[in-house]
Amino acid sequence: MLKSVLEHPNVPSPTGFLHRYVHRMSGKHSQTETIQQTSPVVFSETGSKVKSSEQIDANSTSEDPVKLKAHEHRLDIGDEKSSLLGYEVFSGKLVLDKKTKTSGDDEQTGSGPGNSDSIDAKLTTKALIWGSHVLSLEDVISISYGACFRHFTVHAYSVRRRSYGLSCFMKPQRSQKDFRFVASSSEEAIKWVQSFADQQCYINCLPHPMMSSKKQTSNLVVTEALYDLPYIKCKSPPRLLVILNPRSGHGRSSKVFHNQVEPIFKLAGFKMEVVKTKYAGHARELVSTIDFSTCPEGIICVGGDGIVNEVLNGLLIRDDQKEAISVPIGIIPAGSDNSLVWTILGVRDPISAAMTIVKGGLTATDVFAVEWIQTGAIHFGTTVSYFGFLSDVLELSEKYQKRFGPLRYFVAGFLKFLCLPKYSFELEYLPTSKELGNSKEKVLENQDKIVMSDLYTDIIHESRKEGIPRASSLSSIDSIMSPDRMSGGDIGTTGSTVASNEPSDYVRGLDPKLKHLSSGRNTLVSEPDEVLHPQPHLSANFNWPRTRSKSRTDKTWTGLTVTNDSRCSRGATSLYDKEDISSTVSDPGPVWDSEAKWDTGPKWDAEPNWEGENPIELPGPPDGLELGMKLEPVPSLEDKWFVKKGKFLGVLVCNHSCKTVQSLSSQVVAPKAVHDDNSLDLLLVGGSGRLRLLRFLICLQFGRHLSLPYVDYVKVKSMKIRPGLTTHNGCGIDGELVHVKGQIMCSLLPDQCRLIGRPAQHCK
Ligand SMILES: Nc1ncnc2c1ncn2[C@@H]1O[C@H](COP(=O)(O)OP(=O)(O)OP(=O)(O)O)[C@@H](O)[C@H]1O
Repeated sequence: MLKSVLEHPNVPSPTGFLHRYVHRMSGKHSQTETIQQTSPVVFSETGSKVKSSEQIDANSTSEDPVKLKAHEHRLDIGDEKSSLLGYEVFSGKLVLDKKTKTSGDDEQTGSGPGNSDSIDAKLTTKALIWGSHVLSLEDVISISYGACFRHFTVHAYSVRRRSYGLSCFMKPQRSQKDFRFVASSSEEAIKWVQSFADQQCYINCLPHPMMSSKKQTSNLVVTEALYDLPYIKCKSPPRLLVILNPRSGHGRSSKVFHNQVEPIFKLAGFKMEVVKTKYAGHARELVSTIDFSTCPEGIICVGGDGIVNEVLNGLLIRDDQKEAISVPIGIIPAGSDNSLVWTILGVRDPISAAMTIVKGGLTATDVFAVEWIQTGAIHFGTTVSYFGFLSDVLELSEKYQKRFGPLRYFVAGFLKFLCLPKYSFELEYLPTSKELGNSKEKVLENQDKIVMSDLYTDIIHESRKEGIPRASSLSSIDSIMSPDRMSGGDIGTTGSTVASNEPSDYVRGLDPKLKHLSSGRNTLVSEPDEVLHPQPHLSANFNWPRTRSKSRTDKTWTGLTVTNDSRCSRGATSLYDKEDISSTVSDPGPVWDSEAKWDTGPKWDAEPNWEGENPIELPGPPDGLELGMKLEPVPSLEDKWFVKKGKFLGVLVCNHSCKTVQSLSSQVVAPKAVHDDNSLDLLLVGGSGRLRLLRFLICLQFGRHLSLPYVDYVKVKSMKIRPGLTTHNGCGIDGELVHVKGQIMCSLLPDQCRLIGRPAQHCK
């Protein structure tokens, strides 16, 4: 159907204007060509035709064009299963010139490749096709064109074909390939070049040799004419700042950039200022003060996830936050691990990443803020924050940086595994409304049955252990389950649990009044190793906009200060602290068991309006909440903070699925996480002990870790965590080590970062 519409001669194609323009310019010959070839070109992908398609890729240019003509008909064969090669933009005769250099005299006299070598060629919206060759425009970096010449050169980076045996084991690699074409006249060449420009290819207009050579004369008229090429309009070269971490990738990043990436950027006309970092934190400092007018098209990070994290933090701590979040970040993976660009854009080698940047487009991604509740300090991240075993490995690995280089994580991991401590955490998390929606029925049906009975059992269990009288345990249950008590009376706070249902409301504070009216309660998840208490969550449930660069003392809101929040949490925690939780058995509670229907959420397919659409805001007290004012709690099942306390080998808060560059595609940490779904994916590895850890790590390699009974996985809007007194307080944020003091909170900031480039096909 679509095909027949496309084929209809009267239906203007999306490039109809272009068609008319180019064909008006191109004269009778190419008009005839175009009319003859109006059907969309198709390229068979199936069966024996796969082979033929591979035979006719652009790399086979060494074959005789005449012989290859025999294959031409295959391109036009319609097949329902074939993929379209786009709409035709321009067509004509071209000669593929295998001579690398042609003298200017050749050009003007028309010597060089003869007309007998010319073959039919066409440019579509997706590819350049000549004879039996197909060169995808995705692989084209730019076109070089010398003024007034008949020839132009297409610079491409095509995937190098390997023999079938090797291709299974080796990553596909791209290499530069230049195709020099000669058109029948210089006017025709200009039309070809303009057509490429219209397809967003960068045109590198070279001055006429007379301009640069000694042949230059005083003939100013000629000179002006040579400069003047009004009919080739192409995109202007972008101006970018490149921040390169020379330590990344064990010192190889400079070489990677200069040898592999810079030539591509230069071909694409990029105007770059390259800054090599001199110390850790340099990138952050630089970005926090840089004048954006010097790099209007963005900042390119060359290195690992660490340097990207520095740049992100440098941007987000600026006072001009609206402008700062609109600055796109490009990533050239040259570090030990580049999970962000691999997971989101699907590229893991520097050349593909450079091409993704050249091709342009933007991909919005969520950001998370890790906030130290006591101090107000904030560190932003885009990939993952983790606690427990992994953060210990990160910390230990720093000691071995010089001695073991890339192996240091393995060495540190092994050593840490041998002397594995126990990690205990207090966790509170607010699941997304979808998560709640999926589990709500189950919770409602089973709440009394499961939560109460489990609690009852737990507390009896604890009572027996601790010698607490049973009656007091029962009264604890009553107090927990009673909505009145849940207002916080038990622990003497004025807080109610107010949480919005959607992360955007929660984070952006779009409707604080509504939030005042709704108040929730903690959902108490029963765990055999946990004792659960009602928890007020002032800070996490209040919403007020604030600039994340300001400390809490800078805030202009009136009423309860955040110390209230901290106090409440600390109050609650001190309650926790009185009761030791020592069991290592973790059992996912009823809510955790419920299998959510994961939804990828909104997709980024339109250019975002970055102008203040999603200001960075963190949760805080509501407007008008005055000190001492008591809000009447309105229990709502929508606003559930879940509380967990106990031993965990690891707690990971993932913003995307976290592929590691070394892994196969199935080996992802958070398989259900999506970078722009307005939620964070919380992965809890419960319990302690080497056996359990080993089992988890092995299952992770095979993508089966979520099926382990002691692994919990839930999508959340926000999460608070406090390490136990004896637990090491390291925390990794995108591979950067920080230390937790007191309680910290991870919150989501939707779409606050934009990456340069669009996801590769296989990532969509
Ligand atoms: N010139 C420098 N000297 C030392 N450290 C630096 C320098 N520039 C940046 N850094 C720090 O190096 C750390 C690692 O950087 P990055 O992630 O880019 O590389 P990497 O090869 O992936 O590193 P790693 O193997 O440590 O994860 C970052 O924390 C960054 O702050």
